[in-house]
Amino acid sequence: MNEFPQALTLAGTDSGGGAGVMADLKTMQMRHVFATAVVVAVTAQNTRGVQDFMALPPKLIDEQCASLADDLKILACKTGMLADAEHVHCVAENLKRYDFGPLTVDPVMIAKGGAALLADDAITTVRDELVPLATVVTPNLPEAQRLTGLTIIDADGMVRAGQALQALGAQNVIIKGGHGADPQMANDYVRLADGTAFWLAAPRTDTVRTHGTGDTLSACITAELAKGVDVAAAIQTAKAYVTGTIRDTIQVGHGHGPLNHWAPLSREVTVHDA
Ligand SMILES: Nc1ncnc2c1ncn2[C@@H]1O[C@H](COP(=O)(O)OP(=O)(O)OP(=O)(O)O)[C@@H](O)[C@H]1O
Ligand SMILES: Cc1ncc(CO)c(N)n1
Repeated sequence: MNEFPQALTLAGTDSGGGAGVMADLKTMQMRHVFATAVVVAVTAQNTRGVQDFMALPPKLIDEQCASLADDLKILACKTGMLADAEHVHCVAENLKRYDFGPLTVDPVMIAKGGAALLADDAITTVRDELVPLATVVTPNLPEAQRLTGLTIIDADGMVRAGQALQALGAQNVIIKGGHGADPQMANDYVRLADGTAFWLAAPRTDTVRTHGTGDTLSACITAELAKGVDVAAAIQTAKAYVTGTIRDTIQVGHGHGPLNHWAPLSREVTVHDA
């Protein structure tokens, strides 16, 4: 019988299929990991934006986690959209209660169209309760700014934010450069638990079809960690995967379209010493 490592996402759904739980499941499936999901919130969403959302009762989140812990062997997990402070706290408590393996925290705050997916007053809860549990934390530039209080305008700012996130308790950090100003490149800064650091550089694709890039990156890291791959290699594979899914565009919807989760790993990513 074939055995696949089991991985978990605790996040919000995207009815449009491009981000959140849906992007996570597709990514894990493509990386040959058995994907499971604890739904924290449900969004009415498409490529044009988020029309509405509702978070589930915390009791139902507790019950979903208990169901998994009772039966499956989850080897790695990630968090995505967590809606508000009550739900961040609920998820953090469940992650302390059960062993779901190494945790990748994607501190989702705002959707591509501008809709808030996390209440403003929950950012401190993410910082204080979730980041310290993280094997890997994966903020984009605005999220790194909100979590650290730093202003990030250049590569030096990304380095300082990486250090600050480790000081907050995350073991490993990737600061995503998707929101950076460089029109040619999308470069991410990686800082590992042992203090070493490197840059992952990839050509920037000129496209609006970037819905779910962050989810796809963090889900791929989680899938690789479930397979027992080390953190540095997991992050490199995830960058190669997300770069390919952005490059090989597919046409779905009228706005910020979804990625091509069928795409092969890109060979265009390069690693540079920090
Ligand atoms: N246009 C692009 N071309 C190539 N790579 C990109 C592009 N936009 C983002 N990336 C890469 O995609 C990954 C996700 O970064 P990004 O900063 O977009 O995350 P995010 O804002 O959390 O995404 P989302 O909110 O849509 O899930 C990073 O590796 C980043 O460098
Ligand atoms: C449910 C959900 N999670 C995360 C994101 C960010 O990509 C989104 N747009 N929707």
